Amino acid sequence: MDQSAASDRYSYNPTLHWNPQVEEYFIKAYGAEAFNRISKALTRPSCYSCIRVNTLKTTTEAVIEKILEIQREKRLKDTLKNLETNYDVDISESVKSPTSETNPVLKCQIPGLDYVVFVKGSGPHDIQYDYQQDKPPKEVIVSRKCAEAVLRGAQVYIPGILACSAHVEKGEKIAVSVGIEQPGRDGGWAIGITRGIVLQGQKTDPQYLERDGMYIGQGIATMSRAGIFRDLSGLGVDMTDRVFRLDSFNDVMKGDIFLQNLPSIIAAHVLDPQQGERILDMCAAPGGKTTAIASLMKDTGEVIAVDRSHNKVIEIHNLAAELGLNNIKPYKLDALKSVNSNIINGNLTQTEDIGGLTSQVAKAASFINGNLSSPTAEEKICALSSSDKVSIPNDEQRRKGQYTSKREERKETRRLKNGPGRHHSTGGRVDKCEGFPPNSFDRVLLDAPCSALGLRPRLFAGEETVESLRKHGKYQKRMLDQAVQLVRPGGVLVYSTCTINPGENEGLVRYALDTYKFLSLAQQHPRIGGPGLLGHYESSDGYSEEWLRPGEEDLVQRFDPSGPHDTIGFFIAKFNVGPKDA
Ligand SMILES: C[S@@+](CC[C@H](N)C(=O)[O-])C[C@H]1O[C@@H](n2cnc3c(N)ncnc32)[C@H](O)[C@@H]1O
Repeated sequence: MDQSAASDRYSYNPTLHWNPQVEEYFIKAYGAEAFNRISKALTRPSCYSCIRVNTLKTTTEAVIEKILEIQREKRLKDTLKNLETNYDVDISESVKSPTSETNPVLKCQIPGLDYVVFVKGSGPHDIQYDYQQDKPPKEVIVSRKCAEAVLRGAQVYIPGILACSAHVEKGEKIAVSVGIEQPGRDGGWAIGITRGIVLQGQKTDPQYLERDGMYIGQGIATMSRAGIFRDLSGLGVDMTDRVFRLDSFNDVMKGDIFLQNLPSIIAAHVLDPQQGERILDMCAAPGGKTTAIASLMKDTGEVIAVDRSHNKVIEIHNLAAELGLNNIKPYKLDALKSVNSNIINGNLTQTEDIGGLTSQVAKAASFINGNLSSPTAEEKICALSSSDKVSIPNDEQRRKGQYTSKREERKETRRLKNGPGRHHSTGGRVDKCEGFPPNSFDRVLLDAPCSALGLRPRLFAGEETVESLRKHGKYQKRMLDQAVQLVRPGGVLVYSTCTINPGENEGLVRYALDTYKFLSLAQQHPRIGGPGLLGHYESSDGYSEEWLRPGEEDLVQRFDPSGPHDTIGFFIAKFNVGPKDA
């Protein structure tokens, strides 16, 4: 291979694979040129990190100062690392505040969003992969999910490594490429790489040709090839050169910041929650938008955050605790069953039976432990896991307030051992609820589960078919039917998705406006997204979809991943809810 062929191969220039009918549908919606641009943009991460500052705990200025300090420390660390091999490095340079090599830190200029901070990244960078004539670099192939995380700034961990060159030793420089699903014989998609296979750097390697232009950087092997395939977890490659350089803020400034996509922050603003209101977030986990809404309300009122997944409800709980928000009430609930006309005042909640105890037993235990005075609406019934014994305090203990149950003791031991972090479960208690009365919320956010075809970076999109896209739309319509009933007349409903699929965006708006005459599209603030899609789509199988009508396009926000704001693909529609009997 000559040098120019080598630089084509050892580069990052991916093409996203789509299901052919899905591709045809999107080309009809966007035009071929725009769709190609979107498709290309999806393969890259947004070139900045977006940080929402928790102004209940700190200030934007303090966070910016902390980020600059972290960057200075990192530069010093990198310099010291370099010093081990090169004695000419000037350390004083590395401790100065921002230089051209430091990613710039900027306060968001959008009115009202001065608590959002951008840390710019850079890329795509060309990387020198140590290719010598007929001597390819040693390398690993990683899974697609691993590669997508690495492009966002993560390291290569062992479970993500699929294949590796022979004779790789700890400390060696190693190129990293990605293995993507390819068309299988059965008409589906398959990876076709057996874990642990030895790479030769030759055409006989798995996906050799398919991995042209699929190199995402290089790093230092943290263990030998044998170790990589023997161990089950841990760091595999410490990335030193990346195609995209983005600062990672994992596990720093916990509670003071939250990493969140800009359109998600905007969705919370568009809802325009007011202090003291009662808000429903219908598909809330892991709680990014819930906590953004709760913060905008200055921790007043009530944000009811529901999700159908038990574990994800725990995540909302933990995130709210981490950010110090007390106005969030997370519940486990299927949003498709969220309207309950039998409940008149509030909604009786139950805690999910985790360990096999019936809720009655748990309820009794709660009464005994003095947790529950009377079972009023929205009162939580504490469940106990099967390993918990119901210890009954004696009168003396209770009077002196000395009694601590075995369960509380264990919880305290766990807390001391693990710390209060978001991912440390608070004991697995999840409140279930039986739905809400119609018209019981001032505002509802329906951030619907969707095909997620706007998320970046994305290296494969072939799994979605036209049928699966249509199914998403149907599911979302059923959720919207519930949401519409729960907002009071005069209230607001915001619908959002993180997909570029018009059928889940403009198609849903059309459905909402045609089905519920009391809904009308409302102006959105702030507005940085582009207009929605007008018109309709008809496929050869007789399926048709209607999108927006003239005059409606500027009342929705469509975030184009190839647009100037370099965001994920996202969509927001805001509806005013008029008198329902009209
Ligand atoms: C797009 S994510 C929500 C992201 C969230 N709003 C945030 O900003 O952090 C969609 C969520 O919908 C939840 N979900 C899916 N079907 C549901 C249902 N029938 N009822 C309630 N939640 C559901 C999923 O568990 C998932 O957490």
